[in-house]
Amino acid sequence: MHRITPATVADLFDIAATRRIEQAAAAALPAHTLMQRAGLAVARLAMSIAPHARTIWIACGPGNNGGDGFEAAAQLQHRGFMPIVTFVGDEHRLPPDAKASLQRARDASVIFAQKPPAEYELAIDALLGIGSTRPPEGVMAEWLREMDTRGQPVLSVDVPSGLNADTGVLLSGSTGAHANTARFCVTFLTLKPGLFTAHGRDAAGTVWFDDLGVGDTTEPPTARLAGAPKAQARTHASHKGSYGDVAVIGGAPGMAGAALLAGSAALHAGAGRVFVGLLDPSAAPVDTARPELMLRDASALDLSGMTAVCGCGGGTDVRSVLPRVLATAAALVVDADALNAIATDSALQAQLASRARRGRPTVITPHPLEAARLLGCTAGDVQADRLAAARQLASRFGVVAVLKGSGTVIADDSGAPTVLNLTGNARLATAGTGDVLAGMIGAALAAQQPAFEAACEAVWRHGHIADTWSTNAAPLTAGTLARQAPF
Ligand SMILES: NC(=O)C1=CN([C@@H]2O[C@H](COP(=O)(O)OP(=O)(O)OC[C@H]3O[C@@H](n4cnc5c(N)ncnc54)[C@H](O)[C@@H]3O)[C@@H](O)[C@H]2O)[C@@H](O)CC1
Ligand SMILES: [K+]
Repeated sequence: MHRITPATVADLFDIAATRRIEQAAAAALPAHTLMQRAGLAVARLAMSIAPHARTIWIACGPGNNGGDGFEAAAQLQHRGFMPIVTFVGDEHRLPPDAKASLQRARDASVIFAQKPPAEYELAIDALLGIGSTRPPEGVMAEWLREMDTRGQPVLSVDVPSGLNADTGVLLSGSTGAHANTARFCVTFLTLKPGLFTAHGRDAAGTVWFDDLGVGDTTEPPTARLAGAPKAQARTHASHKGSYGDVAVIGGAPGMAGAALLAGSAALHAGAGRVFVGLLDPSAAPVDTARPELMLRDASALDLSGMTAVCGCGGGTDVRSVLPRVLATAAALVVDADALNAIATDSALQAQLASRARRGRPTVITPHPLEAARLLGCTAGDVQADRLAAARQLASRFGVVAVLKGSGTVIADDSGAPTVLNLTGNARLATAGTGDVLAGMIGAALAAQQPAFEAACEAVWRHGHIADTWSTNAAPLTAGTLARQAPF
């Protein structure tokens, strides 16, 4: 069993693949082995989360997820803890593995109760796993709410109940996370994408993985965790030309700050030279706080040898420069208002898609609403399946798509597994952090990194700054974030 961190490199498998892996493994082992291993893993993790617990509440559901819970109860009882099981379901309709584990719990003299205990030190959620098909209701929903609000740690078995393990959507519609509740999840056989995007990260909390001794699989992964980028060593003989030119195009009247933030991020992330082509003709000719940024009129920049970062603070003015940017930029990051302009203009969409055919790398960085506009659907539709939405964007426009939000998704149209990023936190939910990310991706592209790798690395580093920002330090504003951009 090991803990998943932002540095973890691992393949992710959807529910269908997980079922196939489970069937193959179960067929090769004596009956009930997998569930006994799963229950033991739950018990071990429970003991390490709450070593001094007296009472452990285990809520068990009607399928094999409940079976894992019964099995854990038996194991905890044998080790001197006091598990109290509440069960919702029909004992006579339990699947065979779960039925056997229920019997083992009874044989171990585990206490079964109608209601959750008045006092407990840890709750184990074994209500629903990957077989969850509809929103939890009635007593099940009540118990989940109780776990959420009682303030004691919650350990989810396999997946948090009600979470769609493919998409990270919580069927109950709640966020599944109460600020004061510590959450853990031990997941079996495979890591599932839904644990790491949409509501998944909040609902699961700290994720542990146990392959139940099954080992590697030949199943193709659904997606992957890319882990920490390797440090990029700069040779002594390098010069500013070695790291390329970035041109930020944006900053319509009143919004110069967004373009300057992207420029500052590109600069700190290692771009050789950074030009900022402002769309505001009356903007000052120099940014005295960052004199390294070369301010220009957007229309005066020759982008043919540059990486353009287009859209930050672009307002509606950015539309008029987009045809030239899309046609001429050697590499391109399309962000914010540029995405909105493209979403409403089929000619710009065709131009965007034509860049791949001309071998010009392009990264787009939408948040869910911008993605929805590009796909002609709602933000709710995008959030309902973030991986699918990112893949659709990538294939429709021939780009690398970075779908922002909790568990940022990075997809391209090469057929390679989509990446889910595990860095970043709510500190990034402030104005301007998206401009910083666009600038960081621009710097990586300008340094000749392949677009997919550039996007994955910049997204990882951007989130990592927020993750490692000391709680005692000054608030992490976008300006500070840009200055921290590492290279
Ligand atoms: N069979 C095995 O060998 C193993 C099974 N494992 C566990 O088994 C789980 C999958 O088991 P199942 O396929 O039985 O699926 P679940 O235990 O997730 O639940 C399926 C059952 O819940 C019902 N259900 C779905 N949504 C509901 C809702 N909202 N309210 C009430 N009932 C609802 C379904 O009708 C079905 O009866 C995994 O997540 C994992 O925890 C692990 O122990 C690994 C080994
Ligand atoms: K569960």
